[in-house]
Amino acid sequence: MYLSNLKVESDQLPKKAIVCGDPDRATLIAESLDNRQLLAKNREYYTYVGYYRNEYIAVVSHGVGSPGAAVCFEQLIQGGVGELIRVGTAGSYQKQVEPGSLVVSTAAVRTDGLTSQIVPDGFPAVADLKITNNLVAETENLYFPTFSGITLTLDVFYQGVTPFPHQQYQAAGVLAVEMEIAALYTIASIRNVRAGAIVAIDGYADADLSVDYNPHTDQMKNAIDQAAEIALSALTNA
Ligand SMILES: O=P(O)(O)O[C@H]1O[C@H](CO)[C@@H](O)[C@H]1O
Ligand SMILES: O=c1cc[nH]c(=O)[nH]1
Repeated sequence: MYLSNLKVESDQLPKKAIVCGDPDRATLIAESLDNRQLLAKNREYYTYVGYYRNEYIAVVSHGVGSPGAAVCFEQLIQGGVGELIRVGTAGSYQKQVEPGSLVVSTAAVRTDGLTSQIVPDGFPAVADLKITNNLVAETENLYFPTFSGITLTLDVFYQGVTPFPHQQYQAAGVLAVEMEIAALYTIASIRNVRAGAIVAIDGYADADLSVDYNPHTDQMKNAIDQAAEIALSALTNA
């Protein structure tokens, strides 16, 4: 089957994939693969395959935002991928979840637009238990600040004139905010595949991001490298 959004033939795809927003991050993560091959580049979707600890896996970028990412997730699943882990970046909602730390997302608040058009209100966006347990187990072997809990998926990066109720979600204990996990978890649930996510914290989500957002620091590079290693191990230790 030809996957026209990815420009990849399904029989080239493995059963497991790391997904991430940034195509350059996909290229960097793919450097950990043996016999790596770039299958295709189309739009924001870069698809690499190769071997990690002798297991054939893919590393694929999905771009920014749920609608575009959903196209990528659906195509990977149509191509036979049954386990996906997102390695992303996110803004923190909690003081103790400091920039440079990692968050394993156990579930995502669906404050995006995409999922409300594919499932009814109230349908939960939850991570797969096995993948999440693997991710958490990998973080326990490290001396690295790591948290696990609920994240929130939003379509808005730069705030408009309508205020978003950040304080309510902070008070409810949500740990971090990003833009694709709810879509990943919802699609994985309705397509009966497994998904999990780990994100590196690049700042505080309720800050003025037009002033405070900079994910291109050494601290972030270190956190993303660590998240990628954790995700690769969790995906292939299953
Ligand atoms: O770093 P990635 O994986 O792209 O994730 C986060 O960064 C992007 C915003 O800059 C959004 O895609 C958000 O979810
Ligand atoms: O969506 C995102 C991603 C990184 N940092 C944020 O504050 N928000």
